[in-house]
Amino acid sequence: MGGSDLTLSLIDPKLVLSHKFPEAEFSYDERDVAMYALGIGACGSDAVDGKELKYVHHIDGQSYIKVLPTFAALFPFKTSKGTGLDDVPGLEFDPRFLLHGQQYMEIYMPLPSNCCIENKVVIAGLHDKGKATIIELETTSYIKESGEALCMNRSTVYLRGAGGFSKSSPPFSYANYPVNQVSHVSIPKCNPAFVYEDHSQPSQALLYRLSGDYNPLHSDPMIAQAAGFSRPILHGLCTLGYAVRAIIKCICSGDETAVKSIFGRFLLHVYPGETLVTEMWPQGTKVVYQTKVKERSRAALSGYVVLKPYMASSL
Ligand SMILES: CCCCCCC[C@@H](O)CC(=O)SCCNC(=O)CCNC(=O)[C@H](O)C(C)(C)COP(=O)(O)OP(=O)(O)OC[C@H]1O[C@@H](n2cnc3c(N)ncnc32)[C@H](O)[C@@H]1OP(=O)(O)O
Repeated sequence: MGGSDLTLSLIDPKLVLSHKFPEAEFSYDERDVAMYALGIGACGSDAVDGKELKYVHHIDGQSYIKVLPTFAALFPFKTSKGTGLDDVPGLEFDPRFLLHGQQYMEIYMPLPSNCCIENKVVIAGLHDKGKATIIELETTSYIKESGEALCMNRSTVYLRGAGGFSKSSPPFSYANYPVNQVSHVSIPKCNPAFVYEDHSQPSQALLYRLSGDYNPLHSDPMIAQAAGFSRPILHGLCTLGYAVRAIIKCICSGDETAVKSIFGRFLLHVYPGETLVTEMWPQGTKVVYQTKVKERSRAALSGYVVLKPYMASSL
């Protein structure tokens, strides 16, 4: 962030944690599903074998297109215009310095290709890290018609330069979710069982943003520079989409409904146009993975995906 003009932040933990988000309702259809799939690179490298056409096109007489599990990561963005954090009293920060830190998702049933959804959002965590504040939002999404829970997203947002609000020692830290849900991932020392290389396009972030995350960090060169990057960066959830697509292709034989839960920590920004190499280590029904930026030989994302038990025999 050297030399950047950071606006002062002001965080009142009591006010932030007492905030109640209004319930939000939205609908999506097959156009949204297909647009998302293209946004995370589906039908790019494999345009020739056509294995991902099912995410954008009715194939084999199917009356609906298939939905990638990470499509559910868009749902929290439907609660309000952006991340929803702008509306939280007691949370004043410079939005240019916001980065996506982690994402955890649970998928309770195959995602329909069109649906009306109701979101319930709570603040699941708030942590003073000194140089940064971390805030965690948990969004549970229900099918409006039946009331069934469809998926849950926990989004960890890293607010650079907004820490140091604690008046206590140790610094303020609050979390209200089971500790086993999100954890540190250690990457095995052995060679990965699978490696999948994919290319993001220079226009990838401009395409991905049409799915609903219009943060100018991904499209406006001036904002990106003010945030400390040489040019606009890729959405973290776009990189996560590439990683989970790689796992579905290499390990799930293309069965996108095999995914039960997903965790990823964003370690490094990705520039649109860079090559993403996902390395995978199956461990029972869990697949540990990391996605590297080939051009810079550095890991940008690491995490795990838990698959449904029927996948265990093929791992
Ligand atoms: C509702 C929807 C909400 C979602 C909104 C998303 C909107 C999007 O438009 C925004 C984006 O997509 S941004 C693009 C994707 N994200 C990135 O590129 C970030 C990449 N990561 C980084 O730059 C650094 O890891 C960085 C900067 C994150 C951290 O690096 P450092 O400052 O060097 O941190 P470090 O000193 O190592 O650690 C400090 C404390 O923070 C914890 N931590 C570190 N990385 C974290 C991460 N990625 N996620 C969560 N926590 C993280 C560390 O554990 C440490 O805490 P402690 O001292 O207690 O161990």
